Amino acid sequence: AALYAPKETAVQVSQILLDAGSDWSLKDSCSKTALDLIRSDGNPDLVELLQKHEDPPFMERWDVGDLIGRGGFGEVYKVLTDKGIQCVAKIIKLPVGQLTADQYAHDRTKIDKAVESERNLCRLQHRNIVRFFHIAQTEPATIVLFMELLEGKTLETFINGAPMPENKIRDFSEQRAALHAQPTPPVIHRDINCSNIMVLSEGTRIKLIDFGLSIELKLSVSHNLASTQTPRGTHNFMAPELLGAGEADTSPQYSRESDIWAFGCSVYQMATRQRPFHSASNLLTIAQLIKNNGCPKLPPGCSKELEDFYRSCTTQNRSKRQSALELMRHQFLTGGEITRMRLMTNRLHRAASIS
Ligand SMILES: Nc1ncnc2c1ncn2[C@@H]1O[C@H](COP(=O)(O)OP(=O)(O)OP(=O)(O)O)[C@@H](O)[C@H]1O
Repeated sequence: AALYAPKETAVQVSQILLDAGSDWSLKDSCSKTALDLIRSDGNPDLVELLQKHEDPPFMERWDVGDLIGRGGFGEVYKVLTDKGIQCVAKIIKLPVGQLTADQYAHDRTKIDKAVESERNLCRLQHRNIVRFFHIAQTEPATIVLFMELLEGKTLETFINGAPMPENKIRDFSEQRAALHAQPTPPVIHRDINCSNIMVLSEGTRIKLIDFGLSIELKLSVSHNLASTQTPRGTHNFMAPELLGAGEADTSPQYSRESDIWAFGCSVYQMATRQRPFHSASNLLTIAQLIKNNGCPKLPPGCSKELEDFYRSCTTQNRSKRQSALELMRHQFLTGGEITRMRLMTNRLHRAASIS
């Protein structure tokens, strides 16, 4: 369309694709002529998007601005690159410590591998996932993750601000379930919790901001960490099948099912404003509590649909836990914003085919 259609249509089509957050890359799919056409339109959103596709977002350097957050091993800063792109840089410094040359070489290979396998993140385009631009390895154990700057607050802060009505829980859950249900690329998040989700300023859209790259990296140097720092994800959100893992030389095996469990835990937090097992002091206690009673119950006053939805996410037996696709069809979610939009689109299609 960008090549053959009139300019206005080309820009509209591009905008629709952007809004739909399709897994589509302007740079990969458009010819140079089409790109020039879109650039010449001067639509700032499209021009910015094109810039973002030019990988990496800097030529040689970037200027570090305000600190906007702190994670387990890293800090998150606003940065302005020498291409004039305002974005966020998460700087992860791994504790490689006092290692022998051999140990260091071994760690370095593992770190390089983890970074390489995460480069796919930069191809992910989804309306509910922060846009990753580039992963740089400025030193062997210093990784800089460039991503879009989001205006908003984490779900954790959002929840603490005010009680969440059920329709808000449903709208956020629906966006999350749709994200987990997407078949390609299969997204395994590894460290889902309410601090890794941003609620954008308009208050209706959520975006995942962390894919557990830090966990992968930390696992690659975990023998250097004090045992209390062993990287495992947020304890309160860990699925029962992960709680026993990682003791000997095994790493926890994150899966789509363990993501669904963690998703259920975030539903609990949205409904109660507290993390599940907030008073448990260690993994063993959490494992025991789950074994004896399952996940904690929602407070009285929640609808039956919400209760059942939460139970479906937090089924102890991993193989019986519902998949994201099944959850999308759950009664609690049908009637949410995405379903309403889908119904509307179907209706429009039907009307168009009748006329
Ligand atoms: N793209 C972004 N735009 C705006 N703010 C962000 C962005 N990414 C992160 N932040 C802010 O920085 C804070 C820290 O983010 P970070 O991902 O490092 O946290 P974390 O999950 O605790 O870290 P880690 O998992 O590495 O231990 C977030 O809570 C959020 O407030």
